[in-house]
Amino acid sequence: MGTVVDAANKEANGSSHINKKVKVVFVLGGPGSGKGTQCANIVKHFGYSHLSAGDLLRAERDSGSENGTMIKNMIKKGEIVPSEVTIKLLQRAMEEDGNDKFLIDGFPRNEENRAAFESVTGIEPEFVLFFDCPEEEMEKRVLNRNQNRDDDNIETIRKRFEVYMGSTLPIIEYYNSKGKVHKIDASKTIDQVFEAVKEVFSSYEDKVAA
Ligand SMILES: Nc1ncnc2c1ncn2[C@@H]1O[C@H](COP(=O)(O)OP(=O)(O)OP(=O)(O)O)[C@@H](O)[C@H]1O
Ligand SMILES: Nc1ccn([C@@H]2O[C@H](COP(=O)(O)O)[C@@H](O)[C@H]2O)c(=O)n1
Ligand SMILES: [Mg+2]
Repeated sequence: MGTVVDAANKEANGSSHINKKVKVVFVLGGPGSGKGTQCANIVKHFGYSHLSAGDLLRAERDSGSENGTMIKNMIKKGEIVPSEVTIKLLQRAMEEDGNDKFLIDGFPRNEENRAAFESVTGIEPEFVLFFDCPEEEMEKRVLNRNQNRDDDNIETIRKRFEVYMGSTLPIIEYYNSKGKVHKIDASKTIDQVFEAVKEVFSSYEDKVAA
């Protein structure tokens, strides 16, 4: 089920190589739905590496790179950074990590992310984990998060919700139409949500092993 990344395809797109067979699960859901929290649990129980697109962009912003100011401004406004930048960060992280199975958290966020990732890397996700949570609950969680993020304020949160509804939900719908989405009720407690997540990964592993 893994994808052999097509080096020629990537060369044609001018991007770096991922010279290994990788399995990818996209983890999607609104701001504060619990993606990062649950990815940490999945890493411990199922041996995946966790790549958060947001974390990679924040690290790039803080590294003094030439894209730093652009990334800073876009995160502050809750906008989606051009795919080229984010995909390079994801590719580099997968290449540098010895693992061959990855949770990609918060990506693809829009159609440009989705189509560019597929054409540049040739990778199709094994499945998509979708954390479904009411906006009111997500807003409460983000405002109480205390991680010093400069997009965790009410003004930026409103914009992030707009982007989520307008640009990310259609991507989830796209994968749903391909039968790839596992929807999780993310409004429950962290432990209850993880019970549901465990079922998804356990049955996937059983299927792959069969
Ligand atoms: N099921 C839950 N119930 C209550 N609080 C939760 C739950 N899951 C996560 N949280 C808390 O909500 C906040 C947001 O969670 P987390 O950072 O995992 O969300 P996220 O989906 O990664 O958000 P973002 O897209 O903004 O990065 C954190 O403070 C976390 O501890
Ligand atoms: N594919 C992505 C993912 C994230 N961003 C930017 O980062 C912000 C924070 O993302 P989180 O997943 O950590 O919430 C997000 O609002 C975007 O500005 C992006 O551009 N592309
Ligand atoms: Mg997160």
